[in-house]
Amino acid sequence: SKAATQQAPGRFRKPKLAQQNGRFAIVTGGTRGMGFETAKHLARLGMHVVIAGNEREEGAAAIWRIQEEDFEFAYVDLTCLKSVRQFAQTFQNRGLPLHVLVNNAGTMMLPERRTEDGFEFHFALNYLGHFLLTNLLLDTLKRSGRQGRCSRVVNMSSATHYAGVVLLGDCPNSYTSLGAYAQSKLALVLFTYYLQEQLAAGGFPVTASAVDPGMVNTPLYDNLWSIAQALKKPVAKILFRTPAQGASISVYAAAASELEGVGGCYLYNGHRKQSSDTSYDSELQAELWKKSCELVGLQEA
Ligand SMILES: NC(=O)c1ccc[n+]([C@@H]2O[C@H](COP(=O)([O-])OP(=O)(O)OC[C@H]3O[C@@H](n4cnc5c(N)ncnc54)[C@H](O)[C@@H]3O)[C@@H](O)[C@H]2O)c1
Repeated sequence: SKAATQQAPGRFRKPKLAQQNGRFAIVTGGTRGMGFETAKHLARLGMHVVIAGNEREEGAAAIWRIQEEDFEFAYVDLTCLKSVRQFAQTFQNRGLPLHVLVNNAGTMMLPERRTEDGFEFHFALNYLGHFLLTNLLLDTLKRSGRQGRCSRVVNMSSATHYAGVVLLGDCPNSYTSLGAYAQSKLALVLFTYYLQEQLAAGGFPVTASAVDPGMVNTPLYDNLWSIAQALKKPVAKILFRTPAQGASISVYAAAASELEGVGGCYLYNGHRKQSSDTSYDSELQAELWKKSCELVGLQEA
C-alpha cells in the first residue's frame, strides 16, 4: 500500500523501467555513493554510462568494480567552471548523443569556504557547476531526444531544500553549513522547474525533474561533527537507506516508462511530491536563472 511504501525506508514498488540499449548517460559524482549505484543500474539497463568526477582513483576503482558493463570515467571538477567547460567540450567533440544527464555530485556541511572562482562552495559544486554543465549539454540533449523518447535531466535535490533560502549565492554574515547546503538544493529545484518550463515552451524533446533520495548512508555525512558521527554509524545502519535504495529514485527519474514526456516533477519514494512553496516562485526562478547565467558567463537563451 502507499502508506507502507512511505513508512518503510527504501521500500519501493517496482516501477517499470524502459530498456536503454544504445542510449548514453552522464552521471556526475558517479564514482561512489548514490551516483555509482545510479550509474551501475543504468548500465544494467543497457546504457553507455560516463561517470564524471574529480577523483581519478575512485573513478578507476569504480570502473574496475563493474568491468563487464559499458562504463567509463571522465574527469570533471564541478567547483571549477573551466573544468566544466573542458569536460563538456571533450564530450561534444566525440559526437556522441546524450539521453540522460544525472546531476548527482554534491557535498554537505563544509565550513565556510570559497571555490577558486570565488563562489560559496556548496552553491558552486551542488548547483552552479551543474547549471553550467546542463546548459552546455542542452543542445546535445535536445538533438538526442525525440517525441515519445525524450532525453532526461535529473537533478539531485534533498529534503533540506524545504529549509532553503536562496540568497543568489551571496553568503550572509551568519554562515551556516546547513544553510549553505539547503540553499544549493533549493536552487537545484528552482532551476529544474524553470528549465522544464523553457523546454516545454520550445517543444523540445527533453524533460527535467528533481529527486529526493531520503536519508542515505554515504560518506556525505563525514563532515558532521564527531559525536554525531559516532552516533551515526550504528544508527545509520538501521535508519538510513543504502546507496542503492537511495539511487533508485534517480534511476526511476532517468528511466521509468511512466515518466515518459513528464517533467517538472519533484520525486520522492517513487512518487511525485510537492516541493517547497518557494521552489514554485516563478519570479525567483527567473531571477536565479538570470543571475546564474551572469555568474557562469552564459548568454541568456
Ligand atoms: N546521503 C544522503 O542522505 C543524501 C540525501 C539527500 C541528497 N543527497 C545528495 O545525493 C548526492 C550524492 O551524494 P551521496 O550521498 O551519494 O554522497 P557521496 O559523498 O558518496 O557522493 C558524492 C559524489 O560527488 C563527487 N564529487 C564531490 N566533489 C566533486 C567535485 N568537485 N567535482 C565532481 N564531483 C565531485 C564525489 O566524488 C562523489 O562521487 C549529493 O548531491 C547529495 O547532496 C544525499
